Amino acid sequence: MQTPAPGFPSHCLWMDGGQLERNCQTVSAVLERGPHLVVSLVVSLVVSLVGLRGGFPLWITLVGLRGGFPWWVSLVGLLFGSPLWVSLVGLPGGFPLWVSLVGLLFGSPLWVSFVGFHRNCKYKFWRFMAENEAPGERNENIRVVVRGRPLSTGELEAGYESIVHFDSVQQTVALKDPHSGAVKSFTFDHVFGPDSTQPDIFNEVARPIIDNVLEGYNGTIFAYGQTGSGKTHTMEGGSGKAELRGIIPNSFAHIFGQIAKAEAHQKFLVRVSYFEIYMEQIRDLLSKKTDREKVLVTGLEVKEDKEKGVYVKGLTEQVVHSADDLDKIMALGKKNRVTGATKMNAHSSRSHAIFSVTIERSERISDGRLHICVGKLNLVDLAGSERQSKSEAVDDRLKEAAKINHGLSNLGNVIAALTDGKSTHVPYRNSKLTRILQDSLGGNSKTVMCANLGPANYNHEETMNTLRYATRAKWIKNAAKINEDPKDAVLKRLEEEIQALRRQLNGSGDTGRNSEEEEEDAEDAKRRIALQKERKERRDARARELSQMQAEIAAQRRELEQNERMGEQQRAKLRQDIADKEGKLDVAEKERQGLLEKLNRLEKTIIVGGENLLDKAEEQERLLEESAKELELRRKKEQELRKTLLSKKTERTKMEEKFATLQEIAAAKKLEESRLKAELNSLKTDLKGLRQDNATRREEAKGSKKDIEKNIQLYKMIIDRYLPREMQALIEANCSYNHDIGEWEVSCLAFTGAMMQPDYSGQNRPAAPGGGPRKPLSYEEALAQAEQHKLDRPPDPNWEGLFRSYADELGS
Ligand SMILES: Nc1ncnc2c1ncn2[C@@H]1O[C@H](COP(=O)(O)OP(=O)(O)OP(=O)(O)O)[C@@H](O)[C@H]1O
Repeated sequence: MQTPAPGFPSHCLWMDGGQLERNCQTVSAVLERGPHLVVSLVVSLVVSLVGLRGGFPLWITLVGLRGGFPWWVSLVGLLFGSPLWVSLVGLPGGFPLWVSLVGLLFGSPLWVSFVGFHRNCKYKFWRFMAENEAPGERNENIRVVVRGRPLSTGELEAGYESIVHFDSVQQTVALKDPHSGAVKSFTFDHVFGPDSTQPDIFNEVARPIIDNVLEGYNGTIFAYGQTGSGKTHTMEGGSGKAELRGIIPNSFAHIFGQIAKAEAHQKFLVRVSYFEIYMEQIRDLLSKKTDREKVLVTGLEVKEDKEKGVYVKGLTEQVVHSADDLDKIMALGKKNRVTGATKMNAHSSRSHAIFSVTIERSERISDGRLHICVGKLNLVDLAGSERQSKSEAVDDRLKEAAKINHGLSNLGNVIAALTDGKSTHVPYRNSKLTRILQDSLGGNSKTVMCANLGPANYNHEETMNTLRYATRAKWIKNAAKINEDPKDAVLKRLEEEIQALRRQLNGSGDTGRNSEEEEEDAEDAKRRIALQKERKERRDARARELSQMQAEIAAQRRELEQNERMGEQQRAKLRQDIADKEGKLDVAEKERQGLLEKLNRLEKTIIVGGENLLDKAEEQERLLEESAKELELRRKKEQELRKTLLSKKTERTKMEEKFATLQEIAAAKKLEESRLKAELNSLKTDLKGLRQDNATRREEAKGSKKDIEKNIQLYKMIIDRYLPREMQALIEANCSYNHDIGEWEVSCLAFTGAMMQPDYSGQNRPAAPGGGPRKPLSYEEALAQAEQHKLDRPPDPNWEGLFRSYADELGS
């Protein structure tokens, strides 16, 4: 069993030593940052101890479950309550064989408890590690941006319409179905409409990746899309005008622009390779053999290495010193690339092209060690998917198209396997393209996918496919980490070689430039000190030999000049001897020159931070810087706009919520209103009826009032004519209104009815019309008057008799 590293808890014993050492920093950080992990370990321990004491299979089952056993196994273990089961379960569950066997032998839950505990720790630990990124390693989704090109002249002439709407503020693409008119919307990390410029794309898509590559991360930018959708335009761009250059040449300018801004103690080595995958074959586009033999080196193999990752064996790598070097190399490779005309694109790329730039950066850190970071940038221009019906490809073009579509469908399968969450196998090995992009998709790389779209209505299906593909790719997670101090760093080897050359030259008389560095290098490693010592001894011996040779030549010359007695034969021998020695010195000098040249060459290979190596690309880098500043301003504006939009949206949502409540209130009010309206209508009808009723009643009342007035007139007339005034006053004075019965009553009987005495004298009678003497009316006269006034007949035909008797009574 391994001893844990200092400062590590004993539960980390299950890790093997190498792994433990490698994860040393990570584990401390995890323990520091993950108190809940520690809590979970303690809980596991407690559970295990309880299991240990009670020896209950139930506990073990529970621990087993937490440890990640299949549930059915736990259930069976529970049913039988037997440690035997649990031991057997341990085997497929991932226990070491010996633990299970010992557990089986002793039949003891003790073992199983411990195993459960360990397994649980391990499971939890790795899950925690997966969920929490370790220092220097970043788990992040690949970025997906979309770029739409404008409708081409041909498409405009043919009358095609754009069915894609790009919103660069909301980062959405809306695609309209030309048949149904239905619109489907997609959101991406960034959306570039047809008006977007090449520097915009570079600054948004490539600049951050290149900055990461300079820090030591791997980065990939790949363009995907239907044939003719603008992939090559995006990656390479047009030659000539600076503002038309694509991501690849702009990257060159930016890389050397950043190196020019770096500190002088940082050193860089930039190497490039360029190859294509054509008909499932890898072709080296920078192969020197191209010029000589006019054939490309093809059929290169893809290999995988722990340190290097996936790489192409035997690929030409060229060291570059400036942005212009890179430009020239790209132009050379581009010439070798396979293109062909199809109906969809006059210069269709018939292969997937990968331009790789490896940047090694070294600097001396505080402890004097040389720290090296290596970042690799892959710039990928994929061939476009195409349909034979549209591209009308035949013969070779058709065969190429089949291979292209096959490679792309494999890429689709890899994306699907990486994102569906169920796949246990990712089919990287099914094609060269997916194999090469293995690190870029789901591996150690920061990746951006640029999905290119053609906006015309006749491409609806392909555009929809690209958008779906791109949407899926958004879910791919990569774990990029800085590649530090790789064993095979070329920069380190070169630095060592340069130091050796300098020492060699110093030893042979060259004073060298940097003895301090030499000393630092000597401290670099013990191995090198020994090597240095050995070399120094050889160097000193050689130097002694050369100076001795020079001294001998000088002495021999002197002897030749001064010794006149020397014979001719002896002189010739001495001359020959001098010439031999001079020849040897010449060889030594040539050797020194050779070493100097080699040193110069090697020194040139390494670029020192702060050197301006942009040459012609300087203008390009300036353009990019300006455009980056503009972009920053625009970004701020867009951000503000997004904020405004967001607050408006929130306001709208609130309004809508309010509105929903208001709507409910309004619906209730409406109901109430219609109820009230109905009530009002019925009231109105009632009122109308009442009004009519009233009018009728008023009319009736008017009529009865008239009748009453007529009656009053009659009775007044009768009273005035036939009741003496004094009698009237007397009767009035004795009358009172009986409220109980609602009638008038005469309080004195003497004045009622028959007690009344007529006025025979006629003085008290009402004056006769025409002022004659007042006479009592005859019955006939009374009848006539009644008839004239339309009154009821006098009640008694003997009215006169009655009247007379009444009068008599009054008179007696
Ligand atoms: N954003 C753009 N603005 C203007 N023109 C563009 C744009 N994108 C593409 N084009 C033009 O469209 C045509 C096709 O573009 P390109 O060759 O880049 O397509 P591709 O996707 O690489 O096609 P293939 O897969 O067949 O190689 C070219 O003439 C190119 O100049």
